[in-house]
Parts: sequence; C-alpha cells; structure tokens
Amino acid sequence: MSNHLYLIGLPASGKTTLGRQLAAHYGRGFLDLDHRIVAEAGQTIPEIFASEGEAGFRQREAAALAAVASQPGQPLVVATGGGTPCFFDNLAVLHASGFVLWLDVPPHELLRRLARRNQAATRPLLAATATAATPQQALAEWLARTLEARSGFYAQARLRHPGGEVAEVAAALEAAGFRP
Ligand SMILES: Nc1ncnc2c1ncn2[C@@H]1O[C@H](COP(=O)(O)OP(=O)(O)O)[C@@H](O)[C@H]1O
Ligand SMILES: O=C(O)C1=C[C@@H](OP(=O)(O)O)[C@@H](O)[C@H](O)C1
Ligand SMILES: [Mg+2]
Repeated sequence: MSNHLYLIGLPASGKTTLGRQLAAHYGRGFLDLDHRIVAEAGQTIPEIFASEGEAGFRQREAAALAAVASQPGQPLVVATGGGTPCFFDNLAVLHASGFVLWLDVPPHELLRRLARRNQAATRPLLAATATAATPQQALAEWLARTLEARSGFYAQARLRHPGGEVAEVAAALEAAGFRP
C-alpha cells in the first residue's frame, strides 16, 4: 500500500485544483481519479453515466481507486471524485493507503462556483438542477442534501480544512501529521 495524499469533498470544493497545487508544492505526481476513469473507459463521465448508470460509474471508480492505492512507485497527490469515499469499502482503502484531507468549503461558496457556466454539464449528478425551473435553488438543495448524506464519510478524514493558499494548507497538513 502507498502513502498518497488524498483529497475528498463535495463537487467544486477544489480537489482537482488544490490537488495539482499540492502536488507541485511537494514535488509529487498528481492523479485525478475521474481522469483515470475517463482514460480507461474511453468515455467522458457524462457518457459513462448515460451508458452504464451511476452503478457502472461507481464500479469503475472503486476499481480505479483500488489500482491507485496498490500501485508501486512514488506516493502521489490524488484528487478523488465527490462520491468516492461514500461507496463500497473505498473509505477504508483511502485510509489504508494514505492521508485523507477533507476540503470542507461552505455550501454558499460551492454554489457560487457551480453556478458558473458548464460546471453542471461535466457533473451528471447536477444535470437535473441546470434544467430545473429555479436552477440556483435546485443546486442549493442538491448541495444541502448531498452534504447531509455524505458528511459522515467526509468527517472521517485525518484533516478537515476549508482550502485556500497552498502553503497554508500544507502547514495544516503537516501539523495534523502528514509526512511529505
Ligand atoms: N479556492 C478556489 N477559489 C475559487 N474557485 C475555485 C477554487 N478552487 C476551485 N475553484 C473553481 O471551482 C471549480 C471546481 O473546482 P475543481 O478543482 O474542479 O473542484 P472538484 O475537483 O472538487 O470538483 C473550478 O471552476 C475551479 O476553478
Ligand atoms: O459527487 C459525485 O458523486 C461526483 C463528483 C464528480 O467529481 P468532482 O467532485 O471532482 O466534481 C465525479 O466523480 C462524478 O461526476 C460524481
Ligand atoms: Mg474534480
């Protein structure tokens, strides 16, 4: 098992964005689990959801995580997808193979980021909110509902942090016991 640094949290919490920055900061490789799933499937995330349903996507996600967790070589910074820790035994796999950071960004900030053009288009779970009569309200409700359902998983992270400047997050990680 490896010693990866995993980022977990709701969509738009910045797992991909901050993950890349942390990888550069620590001189580690960066891996986005969703990008790996897309490369292996030869389909986009919305295409996978359309052809195989969420169940098919979750199978692919668990398989991709298991492969990353056990891959030999240098430890990486890994951005997971928003649902990754909440299915199968993925949370145990995360803890067994690295340090888990929950990017806990307030829902009003997630709402602001996700309301931007095209953010819902690449995230099939949000697609229905974009075509709702009141998209902002539908998005806010989805975020509240999803945080409620997932917070018990997210809260098991070694560190809960709102994100921000990479040096600040790195200092918090090291104070919480992360060894680069
Ligand atoms: N700290 C931040 N401040 C403002 N916007 C951000 C921040 N982090 C990410 N974003 C923006 O939010 C959107 C989603 O970020 P992303 O890194 O893809 O999140 P995730 O991988 O958690 O879904 C992107 O448009 C990104 O530019
Ligand atoms: O929250 C989720 O269940 C999902 C989040 C997405 O990743 P991001 O959190 O990077 O948007 C992606 O894995 C898929 O659309 C499902
Ligand atoms: Mg992402």
